Amino acid sequence: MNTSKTADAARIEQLRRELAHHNHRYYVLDSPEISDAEYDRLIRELQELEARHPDLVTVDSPTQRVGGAPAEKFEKVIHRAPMLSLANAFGDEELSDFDERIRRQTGLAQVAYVCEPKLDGLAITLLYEQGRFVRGATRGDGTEGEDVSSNLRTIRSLPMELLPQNGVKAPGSLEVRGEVFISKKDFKKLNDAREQEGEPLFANPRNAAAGSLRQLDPRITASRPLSVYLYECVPGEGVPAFRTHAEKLEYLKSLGLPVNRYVHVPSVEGVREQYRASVEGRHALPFEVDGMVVKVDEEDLRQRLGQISKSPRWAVAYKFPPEEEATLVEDIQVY
Ligand SMILES: NC(=O)c1c(N)nc(OC2CCCC2)nc1O[C@@H]1CCC[C@@H]1O
Repeated sequence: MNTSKTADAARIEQLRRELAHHNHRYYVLDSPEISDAEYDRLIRELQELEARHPDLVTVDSPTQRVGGAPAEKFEKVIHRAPMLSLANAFGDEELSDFDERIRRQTGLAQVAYVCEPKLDGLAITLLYEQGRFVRGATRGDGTEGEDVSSNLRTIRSLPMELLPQNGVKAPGSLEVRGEVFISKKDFKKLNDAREQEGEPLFANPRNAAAGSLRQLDPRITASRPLSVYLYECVPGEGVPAFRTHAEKLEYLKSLGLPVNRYVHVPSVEGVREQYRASVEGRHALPFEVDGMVVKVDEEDLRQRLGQISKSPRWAVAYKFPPEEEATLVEDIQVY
C-alpha cells in the first residue's frame, strides 16, 4: 500500500474503534461522552475514507449498520447447543412445586435464584469469534434456526466487536443467547408513523420485533427500532466456568454486551417478593414483559438438575396474570 493508503487504513481502524466505543456509551450504557454532532462528524469522516478505499470496507464497519442487499432466503443454522424453552408457572402453587422439586433433587434446604424480566420478544443466538460478531440466528424450533446475521448487524446496541472492560479478555469463541424486542415507546412511534403512511399497524411489540428481524431486506430491519438483551452464554473456548448465573451476566456485561437488570434472591421467598413487585411495576417498565424468568443461580446445581425434554429443570417462566382487556377509553372531549 502506498503511504497515503497506509495512513488512511490506520485512520479507518482508529475511527472504527472510536465509533464502536461511542456506540457502546450511547446505546448500551445510555451515557454518551460526545454530542450527536461530533458522532456524525466521525461517521462522515469514516464514510469518506471508505468511499476512497472501497476494498477496506468490512461488513461490521459502523457505516454498514444501515443494512446491505436483500437476501433471497434465510440460510438454516443448526444450533451448537439446543436453545431451550421455558416451562410455565402460573401461580404460587406451581412456583412452590418448582422450588420443592429442586430442593428435593439437590437435598438443599433452600436454593438461591436469579429473577429476570421475561422479555416478550424473539429469542436469538449470536456467535463471536476472536471478539468479532460472525453470525446470528433465530431460535427456530430450538435445534435449527434462521441465519439473520445481516439484520442483527443493524441493531446499534449490538456490538460488532466485543469491548472487554476492566481487564477482561475476549474469549476465542463465544455463543450468547438473548431476546430481540421493541420497547413500548419505540413501538408507539413505529405504529404512529405507519398510521401516517397508511400502512397496516403491528398488533404488538413482539410481532413487530419478529417481523422486523425476519426481513429478507436488512435495510428494512435497519429502519425498525430493535433492541436486544443477552441473558445466557454457551460454554466455549476461553469462556470462564462460572460459579453462578449472576457472574455469567456480569461477564457478558464486561464484554460490552447489553444485559438487562436482574435480581439475585437467596430463596423462593425472595422470588415471591420480586414477583409481587414486578406485577406492580410491570407497566412502568420500558418494554413489554409477560412474566419473570426464575433461574437457579448456582451453575453446578443446574448441571445436576439437567432438563426435561425442551426446557430446563432449573428455570421456569413465572407468568403474570393475563391483563383484562384494557377498555380503550376514548379521550373524553371536554367542551
Ligand atoms: N424472554 C426472556 O426474557 C428470557 C430470559 N430472560 N431468559 C431465558 O433463559 C433461557 C435459558 C434456557 C431456558 C430459557 N429465556 C428467555 O426467553 C425464552 C427463550 C426461548 C423461549 C423464551 O422466550
